Amino acid sequence: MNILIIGAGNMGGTYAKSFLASHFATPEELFILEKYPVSQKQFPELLQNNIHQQPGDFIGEADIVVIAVKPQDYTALYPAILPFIHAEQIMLSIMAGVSLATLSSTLSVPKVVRAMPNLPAQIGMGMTVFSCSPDLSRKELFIIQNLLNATGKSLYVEEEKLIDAATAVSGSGPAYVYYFMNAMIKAGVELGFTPAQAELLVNQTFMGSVHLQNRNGLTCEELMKRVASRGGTTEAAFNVFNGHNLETEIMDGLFGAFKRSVELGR
Ligand SMILES: NC(=O)C1=CN([C@@H]2O[C@H](COP(=O)(O)OP(=O)(O)OC[C@H]3O[C@@H](n4cnc5c(N)ncnc54)[C@H](OP(=O)(O)O)[C@@H]3O)[C@@H](O)[C@H]2O)C=CC1
Ligand SMILES: O=C(O)[C@@H]1CCC=N1
Repeated sequence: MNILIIGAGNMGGTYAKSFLASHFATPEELFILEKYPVSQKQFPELLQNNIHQQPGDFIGEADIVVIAVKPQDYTALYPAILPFIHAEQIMLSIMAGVSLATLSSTLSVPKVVRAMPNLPAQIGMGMTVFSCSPDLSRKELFIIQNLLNATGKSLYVEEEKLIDAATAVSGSGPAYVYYFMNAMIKAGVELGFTPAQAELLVNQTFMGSVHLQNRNGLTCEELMKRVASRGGTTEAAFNVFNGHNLETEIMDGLFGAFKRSVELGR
């Protein structure tokens, strides 16, 4: 099965490496279309002859075309690839916002999939939410899910609106986690640790907390209560957070991301 990845940046590059590492595609079956010159050093696993900088007949030979360019770049991309696309191909887009209807109409194909992965896909720990047009067969849907699972876990949703919601929650999510971690590291440094020490404390705290929550089945609220003793230090921190309505602010941030995903689709 031939797979073409258009855009070999953060996510497209990750997909290329994951598909090869999981043996979903052999180097002969994997093709790249990327604007900037991709060196053999960046992708030693790829065949140099399968890396293209300009659209061409190789596009039509792919069974699955993964579109991994920025949503803003899609307007210039689709007219350039359209002459090589045919109706039997499956288009798998990971672009934020771009709807199934837009993909299908701009590329004149019935089989379209819209997926929202996230950055931990780079280490096989990604979370991808996906939806597709009704024209994919059950078998094709399984193939797509297996492909996505090469980068972590996946969740199929019937309702396309949930892809915008997933963009706000899990797609952008890793950046919120790093934002919170970064603030904790900065506070740790102000309280006297070196940056390396503060990073160790925060990394291990995140890692331990997530693993514990995964294992013991308690909700986040229950776990928060287990840490916060009455009249203690955690409660003092929560009092400050609540005074600033931090929870509402975080939720508003996610609603902003959701709104932007819907906007990008227009
Ligand atoms: N980063 C993330 O965490 C996530 C990203 N996404 C989605 O994935 C997509 C890609 O994001 P990301 O990988 O971060 O972006 P990158 O900018 O890292 O990668 C996109 C690549 O596509 C190239 N490109 C642009 N136009 C064309 C074209 N016409 N033909 C071939 N290649 C082209 C770009 O080249 P150049 O730089 O020269 O323009 C760039 O190398 C986006 O649509 C984003 O919404 C989804 C989930 C998570
Ligand atoms: O910020 C963005 O638009 C993309 C989509 C989700 C993560 N990164």
